[in-house]
Amino acid sequence: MKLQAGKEETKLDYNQDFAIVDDVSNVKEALDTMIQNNLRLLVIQKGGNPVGICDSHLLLMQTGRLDQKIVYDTEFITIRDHQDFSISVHDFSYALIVDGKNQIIGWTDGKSVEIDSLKLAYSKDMRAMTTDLEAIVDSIYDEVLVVDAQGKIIRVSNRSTNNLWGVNLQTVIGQNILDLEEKGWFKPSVTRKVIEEKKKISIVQHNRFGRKILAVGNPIFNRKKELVRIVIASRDITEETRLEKELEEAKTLKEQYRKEVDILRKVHQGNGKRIIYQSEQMKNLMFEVERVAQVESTVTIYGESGVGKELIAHSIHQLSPRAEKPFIRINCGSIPENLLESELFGYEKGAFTGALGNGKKGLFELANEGTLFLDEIGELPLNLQVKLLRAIQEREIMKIGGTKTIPINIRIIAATNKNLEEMVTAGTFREDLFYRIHVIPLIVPPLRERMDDIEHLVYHFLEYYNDRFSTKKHFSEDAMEMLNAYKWPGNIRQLQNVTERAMVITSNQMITANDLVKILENRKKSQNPVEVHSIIPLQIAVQDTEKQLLHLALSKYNTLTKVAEVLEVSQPTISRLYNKLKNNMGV
Ligand SMILES: Nc1ncnc2c1ncn2[C@@H]1O[C@H](COP(=O)(O)OP(=O)(O)OP(=O)(O)O)[C@@H](O)[C@H]1O
Repeated sequence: MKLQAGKEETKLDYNQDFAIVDDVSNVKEALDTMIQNNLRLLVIQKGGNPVGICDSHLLLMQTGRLDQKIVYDTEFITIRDHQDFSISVHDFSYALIVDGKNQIIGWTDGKSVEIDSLKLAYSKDMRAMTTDLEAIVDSIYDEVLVVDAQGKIIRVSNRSTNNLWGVNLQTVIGQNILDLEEKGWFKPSVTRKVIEEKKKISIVQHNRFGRKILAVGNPIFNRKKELVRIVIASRDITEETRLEKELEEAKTLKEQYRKEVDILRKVHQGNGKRIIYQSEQMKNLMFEVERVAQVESTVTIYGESGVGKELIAHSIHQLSPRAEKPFIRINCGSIPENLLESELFGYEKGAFTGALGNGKKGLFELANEGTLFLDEIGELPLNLQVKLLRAIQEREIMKIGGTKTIPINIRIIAATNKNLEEMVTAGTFREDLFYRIHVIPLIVPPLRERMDDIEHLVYHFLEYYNDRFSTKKHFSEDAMEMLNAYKWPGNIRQLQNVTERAMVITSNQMITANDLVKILENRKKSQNPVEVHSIIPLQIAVQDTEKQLLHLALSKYNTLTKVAEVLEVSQPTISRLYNKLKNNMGV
């Protein structure tokens, strides 16, 4: 904006408190110009000619709207110095007086407002605005401080009484904020950083009461770009941080639950048998299961008998992209050795005496594009371990009696309750097969190491058998305590059997600890019925006991499944035993 001072030499009695400007953008700029220069009139010119007038009267009416654009609607005439004129006659608000060179040298009117009234109105307005601004600042920040370039506190906001620092802030005016940092009132100092870096800084401070404070330091520079002030706005964010953390935790929890529900849903839909778990160990295992399901790598599941290895293997299949394809389980321990090869690989017609007319597909071929579950892999005879390894490695098989190879695309999951590494050392398991299948080992912990699961499993089996037997039985509190305290050597299979037996033998709706004692005691007795009266080789003692047990169980029950159940071993184990005894000694 170009400002020209009024000419002083004139013969007429007219006002000289005016300025000629090219333009002013808003009311505030016009006001500032007039107040700072003590003017009552701004003459706006374009191309050297006056085009509008802004007077103190016009501005006085607009002090409440400082950012508004000025509309110069005041009427004026231009008259030459010495010319005889009368404003009222011409009915104009202003007359601008020009000299012989057409330069404006003064003005006159009948109604102009004194500049002092304008100043007064303006300062009142500014006071109101300051109050508003303070209110705004107070509601956004808990505390606003202004310090000088050395950190001396010059000003504090109104509301800052004794909040963030625990003192009345009015009492710290004049102190150096850096000293207060040294005293440990808060840490770190945003002022120090702004002084060092000369730019706006936001940091999170901790005050001496352990609160978290967001402090924003804004540097103010003078025209020479020197730092003159720092405005520090602070807000207590302890609560927000806590809420944010809680929200974050809730989100993580939600995500975890979503995954668990996902797993459960898929697993449940798959085989109708739900995997029940609550313990951290099982949660971690199930996350692992979900992860490995997505890759093709061979998994070997380790764990004691009855811990749920097969259930886990099935879940991996259900969660994998092969879910729609077959899941074929081979009990490496239950198929007689001489049949295992034909079971695994199949045979062509007429391959051997007794072979089916059209030949037979092996389990490998049946599992094509799906998953092959090699249960009890530790029971696989050494000679078949070689053939299995070849099939896995070469991804093709040849049927017995066949001449051409058949490509197979299967995912292998193995399971065992044996320590395969020890078997490798003992020479009963091939090292090369071990490394081929031990790519991703999963360990299912025994039930005694995840006691948190017991109650959930008990309720699950109760519900299952109540449904099956159309009963409404439940365990008393002391029975539940007993189940929780028991060590479950037979793991979940045993827990399931005990629950079933308790429900069958108890006539009352409530199953008590006494009822359970009978079942668990029975188990103890039946586990120790062997009395040894002379020293005999251990192997013979074991074989004899196995033989007697099997005889007894087979005389009472018709199926190997039932025999396995009452002897509390897996079905593969009992089949293997049966075959061994049948071949060697004739059961
Ligand atoms: N987490 C579980 N939730 C519900 N049922 C389970 C769970 N784990 C195991 N079971 C049940 O316990 C029984 C034994 O499980 P599974 O056959 O999978 O164990 P395993 O480790 O493969 O045993 P084995 O080594 O003797 O073959 C099954 O009836 C199975 O459904």
